[in-house]
Amino acid sequence: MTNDEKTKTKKGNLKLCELCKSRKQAIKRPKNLQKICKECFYHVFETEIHQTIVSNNLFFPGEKVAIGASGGKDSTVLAYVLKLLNERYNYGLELVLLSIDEGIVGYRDDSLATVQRNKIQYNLPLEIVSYRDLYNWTMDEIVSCAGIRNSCTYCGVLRRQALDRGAAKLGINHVVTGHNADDMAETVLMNILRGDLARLENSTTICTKSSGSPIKRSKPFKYIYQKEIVLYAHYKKLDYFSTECTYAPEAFRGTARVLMKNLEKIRSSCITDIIYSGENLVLKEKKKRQQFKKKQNANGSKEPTEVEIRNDGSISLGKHGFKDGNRCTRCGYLSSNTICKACMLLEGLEKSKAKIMLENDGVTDGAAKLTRTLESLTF
Ligand SMILES: Nc1ncnc2c1ncn2[C@@H]1O[C@H](COP(=O)(O)OP(=O)(O)OP(=O)(O)O)[C@@H](O)[C@H]1O
Repeated sequence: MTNDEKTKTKKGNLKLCELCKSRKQAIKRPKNLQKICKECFYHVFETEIHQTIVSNNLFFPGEKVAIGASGGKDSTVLAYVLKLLNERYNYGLELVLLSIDEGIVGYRDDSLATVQRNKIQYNLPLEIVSYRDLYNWTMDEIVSCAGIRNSCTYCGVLRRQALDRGAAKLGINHVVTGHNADDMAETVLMNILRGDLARLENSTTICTKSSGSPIKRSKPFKYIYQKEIVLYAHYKKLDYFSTECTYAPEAFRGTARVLMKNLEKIRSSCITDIIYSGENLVLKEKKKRQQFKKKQNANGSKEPTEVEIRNDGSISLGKHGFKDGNRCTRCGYLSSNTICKACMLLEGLEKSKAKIMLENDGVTDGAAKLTRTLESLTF
């Protein structure tokens, strides 16, 4: 008897779950195309996350963990599942929701309203930290000054630090985020396509730490497909915010995403396969040194480049030779660089704002002039 025949009832029409062989099929798993019932889907989904947590020793009993909560599907499912697993398997974690308000009107204000509801639904404490309070800039102001082109870079750098600072404020050393397998595979692809070997080697690490920061960051959804997160949230009727950010995703990441989605259509396992390839890739020492030298030479100096705009328009922030435990000379926050990345970007913004104001005293020439100004002066 074939597998298909085995999963049919006596009536011959109703197909049964390929796992429990007793309940009705409801879902075709995007990860392996298995046809299973809802209950088995919940079970495999939650168990895979639990196994990732256990096999990577992500937590220790009594640990305080902040969940980076944006109100979107990934972090909402993360909050729900972590709370569930914490109770089911007795992890002994103290969970807190930590949200960053980037100041994007019509987007983040609405998604934060969702997090406020999640706080009540999941009975978890919530801390909100804003760019306005930390940096005296909102993302809306940054985009109106620097343009939309590099908005993801600004936002990413500032958010990383904001999450660190929010966690530090709560006396927490560990932040978990809802980055999933698709995000990770995209990052691997992007780094391959850019030839960015230094980043490629670390792009599949489940636990990371910003240089200089005591805060650990981990991704329990490293092996979880985005489509399965959406299915889980849908069937569990979780309350999440589903609108995309007002500012378009980084152009190159968008291209890698499309490429990966097309590959996934042909071969569903390709997301896991790309991560597997990334995990097992080992760079030769020689290559690492060559990358470092290439940057130095391009800069014409012995110091590595601080801020570099790549050909595809994205920004790369280099190092300045400081060690862990040092502090940024501008904001005083822990940083392995003389000036932390957030301050580097903010300094560029302040300069452009000042220059724009000066130029606007004369003839105003609209958005094109703003963009030109920024591009000429920033870095
Ligand atoms: N404003 C924020 N506050 C707190 N955490 C955030 C915020 N934005 C993003 N994160 C964290 O970073 C993860 C990845 O964020 P990204 O911007 O890629 O959004 P996403 O993939 O749409 O995730 P989500 O569906 O959770 O919004 C999120 O799952 C969340 O854990």
